[in-house]
Amino acid sequence: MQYVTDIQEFQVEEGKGSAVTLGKFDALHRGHQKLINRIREYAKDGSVQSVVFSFDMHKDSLLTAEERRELLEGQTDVLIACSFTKEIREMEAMDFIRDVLVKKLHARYIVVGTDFRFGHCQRGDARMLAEVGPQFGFQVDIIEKEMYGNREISSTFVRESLREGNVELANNLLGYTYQMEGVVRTGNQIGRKIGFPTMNVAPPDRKILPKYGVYACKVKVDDKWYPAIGNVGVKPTVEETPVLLTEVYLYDYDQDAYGKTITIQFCAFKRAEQKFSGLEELKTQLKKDIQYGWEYFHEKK
Ligand SMILES: Cc1cc2nc3c(=O)[nH]c(=O)nc-3n(C[C@H](O)[C@H](O)[C@H](O)COP(=O)(O)O)c2cc1C
Ligand SMILES: Nc1ncnc2c1ncn2[C@@H]1O[C@H](COP(=O)(O)OP(=O)(O)OP(=O)(O)O)[C@@H](O)[C@H]1O
Repeated sequence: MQYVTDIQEFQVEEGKGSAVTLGKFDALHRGHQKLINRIREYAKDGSVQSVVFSFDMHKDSLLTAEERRELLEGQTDVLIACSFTKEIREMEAMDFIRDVLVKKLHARYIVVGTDFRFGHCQRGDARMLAEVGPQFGFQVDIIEKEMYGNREISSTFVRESLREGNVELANNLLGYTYQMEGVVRTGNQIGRKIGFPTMNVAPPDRKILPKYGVYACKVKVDDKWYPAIGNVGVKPTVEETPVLLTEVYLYDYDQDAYGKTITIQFCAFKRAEQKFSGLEELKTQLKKDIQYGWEYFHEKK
C-alpha cells in the first residue's frame, strides 16, 4: 500500500485511473468497510488503483494515523491521509473535483455514503458528484448507510458507545475489537505488593479511550495474546495527580514487560473506576474483578 500525506506530491500511476472513496474514516467501522469493499472490487482486475482518501481532522480520534495505516494495509492500493488544512477546508467543491479527483487521481469510480459532503462550506455532496460525473468521466456509487437496528453506524456512534463504557457495542459497530497500543512503564509497584502485578501503559496522544473503568481485555506481548483484566483511568485511590493510564493484569504472564510495546483490546465492561477508602478495600474489589475476568474468558461469555 502506498501511504501519501501530501496530496501535492501524489499522482495516480501513469495510464491508470482510480476508484476512490472519501471521508474522515476515523473508525473504519462496518459502514466504512462497505465503501472500501466496493473500491476493492473495482481494483480487483488491476485496471484501476483503489484509493482511500481520508481527511485528518486533528481531533481526538478512535484511530491514530499509524493504526489506520495498519488496518488498511493490504486492503487498498493507496491511502491518502490528507490534513484538513485551511487550504483544503476553503477549496471550492468544484475545484476539489477538478484539481484533486480528476487531475491528480484520474478518478473513474467515486464511492461515498449518502451524507458525504465536501468543499468550502460543505457545498459539495454526493448528488453533485453524480451530476458532474459524466462530464469528467467518472461514475459515482452512493452507498446506503450500514445500520445498527434503526440507527446509522457512524464514528460518532462508536465514540458515544465508548464514552458509556459499552465496548461490546463499539466492537459490534466497528466489526473488530477496539484497542490501544503503548509502552509498559513503571507504576508505583503497589500492585506487586498487594499480589497483583500490573502493566501500566499511557495511551497515544489524542487516542480516545473507553470510559474510566474495569474491562475484560486481551493483551498482546511479544506477539502472543493473553487474557487479562484492566483498568482505564487515573487510580483515584492511590494517585493524587490524575494521569490517564490503562493498567492490565494478565492471567498467564510472569515475566518482566517494562519497556515492551503491548496492545490492549477492550472486550467487555465490568464496572466504573472508583475511589476506595484504602488499599484493603481496593484489594477486595480487585479480587472480584480478577474473578470476573477469569470467568469471562474461561466461560466464553
Ligand atoms: C482490574 C483493576 C481494577 C482497578 N480498579 C481501580 C479502581 O476502581 N480505583 C482505583 O483507584 N484504582 C484501581 N485500579 C488501579 C490500582 O489502584 C492499581 O492497580 C494499584 O494501585 C497498583 O498500581 P501500580 O501498578 O502503580 O503499583 C485497578 C487496577 C486493576 C488492574
Ligand atoms: N454507516 C455507513 N454506511 C455506509 N457508508 C457510510 C457509513 N458511515 C459513513 N459512511 C460513508 O463513509 C465515508 C466516510 O465517512 P465519515 O468517516 O466521514 O463519516 P462518519 O463515520 O459518519 O463519521 P462522523 O460520525 O464523525 O461524522 C463517507 O463517504 C460517508 O458517507
